[in-house]
Amino acid sequence: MLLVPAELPFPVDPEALYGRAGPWVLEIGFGDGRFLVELARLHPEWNLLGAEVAPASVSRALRRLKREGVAQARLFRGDARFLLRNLVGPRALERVYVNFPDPWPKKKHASRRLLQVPFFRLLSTRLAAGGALRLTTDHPEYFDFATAEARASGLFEVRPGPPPPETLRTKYARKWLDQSRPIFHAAFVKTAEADEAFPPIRRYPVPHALMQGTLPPAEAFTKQVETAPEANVVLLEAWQAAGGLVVLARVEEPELAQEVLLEARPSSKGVYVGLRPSCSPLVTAGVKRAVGLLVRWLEGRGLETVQRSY
Ligand SMILES: C[S@@+](CC[C@H](N)C(=O)[O-])C[C@H]1O[C@@H](n2cnc3c(N)ncnc32)[C@H](O)[C@@H]1O
Repeated sequence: MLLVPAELPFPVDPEALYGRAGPWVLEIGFGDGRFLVELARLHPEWNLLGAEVAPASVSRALRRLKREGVAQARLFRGDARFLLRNLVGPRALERVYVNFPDPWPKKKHASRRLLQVPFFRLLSTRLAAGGALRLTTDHPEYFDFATAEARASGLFEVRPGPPPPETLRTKYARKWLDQSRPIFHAAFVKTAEADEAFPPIRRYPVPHALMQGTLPPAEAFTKQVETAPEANVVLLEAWQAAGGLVVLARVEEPELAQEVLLEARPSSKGVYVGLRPSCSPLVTAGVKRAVGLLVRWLEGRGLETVQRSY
């Protein structure tokens, strides 16, 4: 039910993922998952995909789908742009729903809005010919903004219309309808495709290093930070385990944030530094940097690097 990007190839083969063929339909920001249940009832032949950044909502939606016996949905915890770029293949989706997206009404936050030209460019490469994004919102200013951005991309035709009844039964729809707010809807129909392919993030072999010397105690550890445009890496905390150190790292890359467990432990050849086996992140440039940062911290504590593969 929950997709783990590190375990999936790019692009994902939807037939293999669902065990059947069918129109592939994505909901971005599914919240409590109510709308996915509606779609499953209305269109049992659709293969449903959901993206949601809020972990608590993902857990709630997973419980709801199970309770309602919906077996045709796969969920992704994270940014929809990452999902589109790294798991969904070219022209694979028939339709995308965005119901009541966060409007980011303050001017200084407008850059956080999802429906902007770069998003429409990426989306155009993942939607099938004639495929469409359907937006429903209570926010007139965001509605105008999104339609202007879609038109500015030159890749979508905007067809305003009444919201489909099923989009008026989400948690937020009910909230806004209770307050008698007007609701806006449009289909953004793909008419052309961006001239770049939007390849997925590069993946690397598992990074590790071999060091010599004596590991410091966990109490000697202090937070380590490395910032760069490609990735921000923070080694947050360390603790003693299995004769060595385990370190919790947070790795933030564009559209992707991962919590990664690293380890430094004695082995027959010296001190092994790398990923904890129980942790299977997507091995990105940022994850390699996290291992490198730990190695440098250990070098600063007197250990010597004898071999490095990252
Ligand atoms: C206002 S809520 C609407 C929830 C639901 N669609 C509804 O109508 O009840 C917006 C949701 O979008 C999610 N979200 C915001 N940006 C996102 C992104 N880039 N990718 C996936 N989900 C996102 C938020 O976490 C939030 O749950």
